[in-house]
Amino acid sequence: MISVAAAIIFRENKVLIARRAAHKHLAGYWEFPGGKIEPREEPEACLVRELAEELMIIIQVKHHIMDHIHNYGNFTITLKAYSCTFVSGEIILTDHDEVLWVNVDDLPSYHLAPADVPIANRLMQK
Ligand SMILES: Nc1nc2c([nH]c(=O)n2[C@@H]2O[C@H](COP(=O)(O)OP(=O)(O)OP(=O)(O)O)[C@@H](O)[C@H]2O)c(=O)[nH]1
Repeated sequence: MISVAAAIIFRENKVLIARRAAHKHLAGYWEFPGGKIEPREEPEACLVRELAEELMIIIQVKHHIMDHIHNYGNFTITLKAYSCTFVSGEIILTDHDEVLWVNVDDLPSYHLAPADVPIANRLMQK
């Protein structure tokens, strides 16, 4: 079981999604930025670290939204979603090949990583 933290970053009524680059697992799928939680790392600290590494931005983690367990066949992840706010920085892609700020209600139009779909659905219910 792999624990992965995902940042739902809100800015002006939109959320940030990022497209996984060609060489990665689930290449071409859109996801909420984040990554694997390191041993003894808190999910909140993981998100601040990953967003600085992957997109070169500073975020503030606000609260936990939900966990979702997803089985990809050869491995299973627990995806831990947190509500975050954008603090500062200009996005520079170091890991993804595209990012977009989208309305929550438009999330179903994007080819989301399967583990993210229940999270998108929860966001749309709010
Ligand atoms: N970051 C992120 N990963 C997700 C999401 N949904 C989802 O299924 N995943 C999966 O969770 C795993 C996280 O791996 P990652 O590649 O983003 O993490 P990382 O940067 O820490 O790892 P790496 O150094 O091995 O590339 C991948 O298998 C990815 O496909 C999501 O919304 N955000």
